[in-house]
Amino acid sequence: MSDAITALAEALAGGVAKVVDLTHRLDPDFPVIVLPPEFGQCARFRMEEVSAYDHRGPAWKWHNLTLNEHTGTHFDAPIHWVSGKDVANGAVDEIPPEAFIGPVVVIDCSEGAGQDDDFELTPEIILEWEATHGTIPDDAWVLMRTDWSKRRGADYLNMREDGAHSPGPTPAAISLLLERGIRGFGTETVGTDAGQGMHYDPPFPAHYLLHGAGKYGLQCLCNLDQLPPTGAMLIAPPLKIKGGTGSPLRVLALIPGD
Ligand SMILES: O=C(O)C(=O)c1ccccc1S
Ligand SMILES: [Mn+2]
Repeated sequence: MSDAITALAEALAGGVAKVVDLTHRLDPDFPVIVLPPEFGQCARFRMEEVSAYDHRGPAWKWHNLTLNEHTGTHFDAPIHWVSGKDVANGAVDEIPPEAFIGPVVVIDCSEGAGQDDDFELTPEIILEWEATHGTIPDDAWVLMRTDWSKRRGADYLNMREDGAHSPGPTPAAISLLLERGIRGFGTETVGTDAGQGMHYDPPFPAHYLLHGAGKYGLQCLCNLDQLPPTGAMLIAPPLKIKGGTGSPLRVLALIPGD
């Protein structure tokens, strides 16, 4: 092995580097995005037992699964959004594998999101973060920590009569992140956009601007409070679905050990 790969293996074995799981369990009870009733809806996760060491399969147990590409903790590919429909390598099976391992920074918005369900990540917050932690590195993932993953049941989607109310970025915030050359943007909420994202210009700015620029999204993340603001690596390879717009995946972070 190369020195770097050997060093990584030794760091993991020796606890100098730790692995943090940023993924929710795929569970029939885990919420999925709810769109206005006139639109197609996202399937919840379902498991159907095929056999369990019985007459249907004497020595094996397995299940058939039902889910949407955007069920649970999942990856958004550029072709998911109309703005990214013609992006080169825009489907999950076409994205270069190098994109699935890379640096990650975390912008902690948990205090604001804890006081305002419609909290917005703005350019001012991003610039304030950079004043402390340095300029966002080129080709990094940027994760918006809100601690929304700690919410349970109806509080997670937080639906009211006018739709969902959950935090997210303004169009200007996404534009600034794109100026920094980010690889993608991730959130703890059910979407990379705010619950009221349809009211921005453009509507759903995270989806519209990120995917239009050939960038990626991650949604329904958890444990972002275990990550440092800078200095971690993200491992986020989606399933290799032919022509896929996204996929549920296991998202892991490598962080400095104690
Ligand atoms: O990418 C998603 O899962 C997501 O958030 C979404 C999906 C479809 C329509 C609107 C949105 S906002
Ligand atoms: Mn999605």
